[in-house]
Amino acid sequence: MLVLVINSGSSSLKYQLRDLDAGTVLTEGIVDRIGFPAEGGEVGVADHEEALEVVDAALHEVLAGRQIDAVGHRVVHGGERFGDPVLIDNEITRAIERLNPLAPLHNPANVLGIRAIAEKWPDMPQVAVFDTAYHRTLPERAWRYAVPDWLYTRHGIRRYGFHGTSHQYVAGRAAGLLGLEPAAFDGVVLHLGNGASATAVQGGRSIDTSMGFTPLEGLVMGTRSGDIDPSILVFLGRLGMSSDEIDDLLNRESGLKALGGSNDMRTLVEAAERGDAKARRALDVASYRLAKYVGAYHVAVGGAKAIVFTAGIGENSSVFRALVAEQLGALGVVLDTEANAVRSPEPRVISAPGSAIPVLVVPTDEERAIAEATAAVVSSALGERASR
Ligand SMILES: Nc1ncnc2c1ncn2[C@@H]1O[C@H](COP(=O)(O)OP(=O)(O)O)[C@@H](O)[C@H]1O
Ligand SMILES: CC(=O)OP(=O)(O)O
Ligand SMILES: [Mg+2]
Repeated sequence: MLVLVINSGSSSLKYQLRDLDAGTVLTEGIVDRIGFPAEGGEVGVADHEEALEVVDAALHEVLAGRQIDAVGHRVVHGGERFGDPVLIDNEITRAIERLNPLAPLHNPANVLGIRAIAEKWPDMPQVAVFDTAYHRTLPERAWRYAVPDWLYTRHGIRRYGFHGTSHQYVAGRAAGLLGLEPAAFDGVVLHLGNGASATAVQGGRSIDTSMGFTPLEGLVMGTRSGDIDPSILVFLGRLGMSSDEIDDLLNRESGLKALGGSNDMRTLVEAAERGDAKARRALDVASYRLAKYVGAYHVAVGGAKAIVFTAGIGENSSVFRALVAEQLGALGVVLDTEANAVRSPEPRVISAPGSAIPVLVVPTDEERAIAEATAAVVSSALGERASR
């Protein structure tokens, strides 16, 4: 089965074409700066439908006459309704759209991607795979906020958690690396990309996670503040800032970008190595926050058997990993400096043999997980149709 995986962001569309029978990636790419002026000043790619034209042209060559069987979408917020991957129809698209306010950087773009495909290929089966799904096993003590009940019953205000497809995939691979069944894995998984979250995994299931009602809570991220005192929002509101302005401030103008002047970890590390005080401060605040979460989740899972780094920063930044690990000395964590410096696409152990908790780097592969889930949903839908 040929599956096209789409991860659409507000200004970018990442795609990957996979042949699931052959187990190969036929092609992948990203169309970015959607809606932004191109070099000459005029708009390059105006919207998600135009972006899809670019993707279609790129796919044309590798397809060589073969047909795409299904499209799988990463959808960030599934709310209370969605857990398992679902076959998309108009009603489902509208239900996802109603969740837009809960993931303002992500869901609106996911919906644009789904509609663009439906417009271009009306008969194409499309499947939504939700970032929130893996966290549906959170116990109430972890998902409930200490606020009056009507916030939950009327507005669905609770912890949902995100990056679930990645956390689940990485936890499974980490278990394999330790010689354990996925269901025997207790550990802390750190997904550190543009968005970043930590998950406490016990018995292979998510039991706590740092993102909350929206992907804003928790760690210091590229442009997001993570945890702050909620009174700051009230204070800013009283100063006269609108809710849209506050939303923009905390989601797009905060995090590493606010602290260190860049949301790119490479830029920050280079600047810090040159002695730039702001960049150092950014790394300090972000690594300290992360180390505190690791300590908390070590307790939550009843003793982690591994601490696992993944995604852009987790997989690639040995400097950031070392900053975090240094602060975990109280847990008996010791990195192997040489192993930490190795660059490799393979899952690996980076702690010293004497480390009380093994530290791993496991590259994530959200696209693979989404493609497999998509194929499973489409095959079972076709099976049901055939047996009717
Ligand atoms: N070689 C590298 N060294 C350090 N950081 C890196 C490297 N490559 C990517 N990153 C960082 O990874 C982050 C983006 O992670 P990624 O998982 O691609 O994000 P997303 O999928 O959420 O857009 C950025 O902060 C970027 O600077
Ligand atoms: C949910 C989320 O934060 O996703 P991303 O890291 O792709 O922004
Ligand atoms: Mg990502």
